[in-house]
Amino acid sequence: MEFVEAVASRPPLVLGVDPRPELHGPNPLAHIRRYTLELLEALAGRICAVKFQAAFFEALGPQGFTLMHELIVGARVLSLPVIVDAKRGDIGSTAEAYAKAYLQAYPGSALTVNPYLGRDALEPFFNAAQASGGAVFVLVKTSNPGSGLFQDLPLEQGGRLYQAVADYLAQQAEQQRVGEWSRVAAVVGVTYPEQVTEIRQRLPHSLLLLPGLGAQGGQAIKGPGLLNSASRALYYPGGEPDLEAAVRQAEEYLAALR
Ligand SMILES: O=c1ccn([C@@H]2O[C@H](COP(=O)(O)O)[C@@H](O)[C@H]2O)c(=O)[nH]1
Repeated sequence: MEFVEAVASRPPLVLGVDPRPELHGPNPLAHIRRYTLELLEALAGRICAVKFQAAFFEALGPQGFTLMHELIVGARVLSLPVIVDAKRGDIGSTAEAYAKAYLQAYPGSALTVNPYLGRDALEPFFNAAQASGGAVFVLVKTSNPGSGLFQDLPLEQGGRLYQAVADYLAQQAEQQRVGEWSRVAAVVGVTYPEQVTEIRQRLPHSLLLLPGLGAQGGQAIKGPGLLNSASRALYYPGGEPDLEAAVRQAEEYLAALR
């Protein structure tokens, strides 16, 4: 089954995994591995995907990168769709290498991508998603307070920069449909509910990944294809690893999304 089909058939909540070693005792990597695998098992029926933030694994050094790979494999054993949040983007030839590293290496998975370098930088990701049954989540309107500095810039031809990105993606999304949804998906901060509504209209067939739930102050937003995503609030409910509290928090978010 392709990524978009698997995700669309599951509850619209994404677990973000952004591990902080200082919260995992004297042997942090082993504890992160065990806790994450147990959490994936506990939440498997309550989430549509797990999103691994590459930065936190890269910060753990070479063993951290290996750990992310092991956890991706662990998620796939549980049939959980995987999103690698690495926000890649570079000239075409390098984009091809990134696409190989994350989309070809994990068929049926998804990657977050930065659109700043333009068409030739995005196409290798779209092609790889098509070949691997995966998906690409392109940053359109990010959740952070400063996202407007460039993304909201008004354009000479009218509209704002993030709207131009969304409109370009809408054309690409049409060519990458798998039934109702497209392999070309978008990231919109749940912290910007008006833009979520607006971008849903501009991108009717794209899954929208909505980060910023909980720790960044975002509230759950319901709607077809809206994948609400929480990292700290679900992975560290109450500020520390806690399986039972994570299940309760997931249930609370799901109640708001019903
Ligand atoms: O616009 C964006 C895009 C990505 N992120 C990432 O999501 C998580 C959010 O973590 P929380 O602990 O839930 O705040 C993190 O990995 C970000 O890099 C985002 O926040 N906003």
